[in-house]
Amino acid sequence: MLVPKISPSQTLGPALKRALGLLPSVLYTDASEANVAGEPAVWAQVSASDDVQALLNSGLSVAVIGADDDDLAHVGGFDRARLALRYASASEDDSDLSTITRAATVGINRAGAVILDLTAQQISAATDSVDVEAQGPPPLAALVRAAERQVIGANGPVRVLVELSGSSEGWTLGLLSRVGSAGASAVVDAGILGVGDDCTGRLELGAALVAACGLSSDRTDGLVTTVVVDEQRACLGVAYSNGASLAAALASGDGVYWSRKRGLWHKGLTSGATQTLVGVSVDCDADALCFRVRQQSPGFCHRQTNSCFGPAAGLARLAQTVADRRLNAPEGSYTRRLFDDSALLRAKIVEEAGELADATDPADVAFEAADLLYFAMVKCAAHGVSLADVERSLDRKHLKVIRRPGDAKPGAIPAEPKAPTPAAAIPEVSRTSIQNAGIRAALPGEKIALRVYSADELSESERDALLQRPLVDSQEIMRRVRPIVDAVRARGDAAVLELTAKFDGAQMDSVVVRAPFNVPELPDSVRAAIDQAYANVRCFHAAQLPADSAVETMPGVTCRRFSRAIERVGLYVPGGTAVLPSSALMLGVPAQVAGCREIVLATPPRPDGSIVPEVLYVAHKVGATAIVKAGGAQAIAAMAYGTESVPKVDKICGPGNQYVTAAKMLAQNDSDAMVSIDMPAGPSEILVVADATSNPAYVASDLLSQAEHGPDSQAVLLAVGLSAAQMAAIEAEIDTQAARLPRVDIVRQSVPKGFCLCVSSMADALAFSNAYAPEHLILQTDSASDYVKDIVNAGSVFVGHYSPESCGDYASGTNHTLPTYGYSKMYSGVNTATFLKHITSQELTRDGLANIAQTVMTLAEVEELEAHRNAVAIRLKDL
Ligand SMILES: NC(=O)c1ccc[n+]([C@@H]2O[C@H](COP(=O)([O-])OP(=O)(O)OC[C@H]3O[C@@H](n4cnc5c(N)ncnc54)[C@H](O)[C@@H]3O)[C@@H](O)[C@H]2O)c1
Ligand SMILES: N[C@H](CO)Cc1c[nH]c[nH+]1
Repeated sequence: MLVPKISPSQTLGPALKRALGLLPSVLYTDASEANVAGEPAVWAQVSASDDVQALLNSGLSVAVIGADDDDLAHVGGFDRARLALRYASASEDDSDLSTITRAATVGINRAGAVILDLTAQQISAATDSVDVEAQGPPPLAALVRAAERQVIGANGPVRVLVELSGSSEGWTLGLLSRVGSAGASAVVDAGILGVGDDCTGRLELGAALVAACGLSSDRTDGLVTTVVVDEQRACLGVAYSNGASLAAALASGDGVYWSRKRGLWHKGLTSGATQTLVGVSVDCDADALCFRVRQQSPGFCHRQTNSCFGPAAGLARLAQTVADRRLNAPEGSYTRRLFDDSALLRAKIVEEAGELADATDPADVAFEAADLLYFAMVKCAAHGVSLADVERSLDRKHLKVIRRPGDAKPGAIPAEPKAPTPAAAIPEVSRTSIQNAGIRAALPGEKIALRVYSADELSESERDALLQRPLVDSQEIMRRVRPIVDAVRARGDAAVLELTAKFDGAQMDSVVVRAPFNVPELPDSVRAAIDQAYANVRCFHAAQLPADSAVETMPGVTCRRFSRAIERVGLYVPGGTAVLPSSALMLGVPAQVAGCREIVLATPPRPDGSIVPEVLYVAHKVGATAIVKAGGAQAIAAMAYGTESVPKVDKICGPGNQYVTAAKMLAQNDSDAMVSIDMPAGPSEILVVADATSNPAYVASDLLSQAEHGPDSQAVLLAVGLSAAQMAAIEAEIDTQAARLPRVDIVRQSVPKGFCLCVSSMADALAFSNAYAPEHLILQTDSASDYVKDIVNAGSVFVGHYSPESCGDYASGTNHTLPTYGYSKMYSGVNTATFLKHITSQELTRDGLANIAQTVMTLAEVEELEAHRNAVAIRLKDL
């Protein structure tokens, strides 16, 4: 295929612009200049300062990045099929693409396409040197195959494009056809292309397209079969093209073909059934064209019908009929009534949507959906919106990478949970063996389900496998984090500013904001909710302040223990995928209650360099002294070592992603940093114990509340003696509730990684839970409180049907920063003591020293530590 390249400095004539818009894709050299408003698919070169995710979200189809551009190589948050890796000018002798091989080894090799920058000499030499006797593809094709192999296709085969190094002025039809026959596409500067009579000194677009696609015909007259389709891609008929007719079609923007009888055939010029060309493409083996057209009536077929293949069907027919009724419906017809009475149309849309929402039987769902589509199409036609307009909108939504929350309006979701599906309709519960379990994300439309195992059927090693959390490639993470930490240590604020620009897209002049903070207005409801949560969390954490203790261990020997706040603490408040003011509260309140003198809060800034207002408000309430506007490893390093503006702290607390956790571990192990950390707190986890008394909807809701945190969240269900019907009711609730979540894409990934283990008794459930040591343990059973005494390992426990996990996340009073990964076996969650250290003291009277002297001196002799013994003996003489 031919991909025209458009740069900002270029002025293209209107005819050429329109013709280029008919090709499947165009490439802009500057993303900010790219016109992503409609078709064709737009590719654009992006730079490190571009927000790739935002560009893709706004309609860019593919972002082109330098393959060795480390700044962009790890960008994420979207399907990597939307990236094209550009390999800068391969050297003359780089025929094995060692540039690509090298890049592939550093792990940036997932993409949808690669662009190879080759010289004209490389292209012609490669193909000219074909040895006709030799086996295998010619060298250029081999180069293309090598590129395909080295880059792992994200969601399908890798597309290879070839661009001419330096200037594309050197493109000739010969070079284009060499690239085309090697199976690659050619990127050609739009400035060297032309259409119609205006082609002097340029490559005529039709001829360039034929060459670049290697378009050929197996017919003796050399004509190329041309499939003609409408905007919905329904086939209207077949015609033929050659170079001349293709050039005329591209120049005029109309359906122009080559008639075997009449020669150049401008469709509809005599009948009025003209066609506006909306797209031109070439089939997979380059022997047919497809013209997508907007067809004027009476249609394409010589029998005065729209299509040579009979009438349209389904949605296309409905759209045609409704559009026709808009013009011709007789007075008194129902569709006419709907056009004339917008209140009636509105009522019918709402009514049909309700009926569709309530339908459960597949036939009823299809029936109700069809009704709703009819009224929706009437609404569209009434506002001059065509089916093609709706489809364009769908296609644009398909390009979105940032999903809208999609919450229903208040009242739209019934308050009461739905009754479980009747037992009769419930399928048998599947019991997959662990060895056969292929864990993958649920695809859209697929059921979102936990894997289900029966404890009776598991061997000991299979049960142990279920206790393991997913593997993290910690070496790879450390490899990325170490240079970040080193940069901050070496270059302080300057490095933090650079890294913040790189990872959080915020260009700032300073890193730190000091108290008092300028807290913006918050909605009353938000302020009140934060105030209430603060009060509860504070109340619970204040109650944890330890009392000092004093014990006289023997007469005259008094030992004391008292606590002191850690003076300078750093609190990491995550902010990558979600804004977490609740984490600011959970870290800030205990630090405040403990009495820490300096509370430094670090959180990633927003792209404009500001801090989320809710986090600012919490920082103000907990008495934070400074806010570090940075996230990730750079924020941790800044607090661990200090910079020109970031105060060095003594302890760093708070959850975060793998980079944050790795940086905390590095800092803790470096004696230069002299800093401690709270615990390793990774991806969120939940383990729900449910029995026959549990409400399936509640069980599902708790599981999903943690599954929505991230793709690696762990949701585990222990089903105690549940029947197949009860299990299926929970499974149905998980699926339906998940489908309604704005973060359904995350849940599709995390839920299948979780599992349900069917056990026969509560004792078995608790034994498994203690071995698993979950972050959150939820006991959803009538007698939940009876079992609390049996819990040995868990971060936080939620007791009974009315204790949802999210209350602990936000407001009940307990802390939500908890150990994950099984670390609840040996770590506590964050609490007031996290911010305290305990100091002991002793005071001996003369009698006390006399009483203990012999014991101490004997033990010192045993250890042969004479100075120890002497420190007592020297005093004993004076008593
Ligand atoms: N266990 C708990 O108590 C608890 C509580 C709340 C949140 N969490 C977890 O915390 C995590 C928060 O993670 P998050 O990503 O949303 O926010 P985050 O603030 O932890 O991480 C964002 C930062 O990561 C850095 N980063 C991103 N990509 C990088 C790359 N390629 N190389 C180096 N650094 C990079 C950036 O500096 C960015 O500022 C989630 O997993 C959530 O489940 C756990
Ligand atoms: N559940 C998380 C702890 O694993 C904390 C959190 C923050 N916001 C919502 N939840």
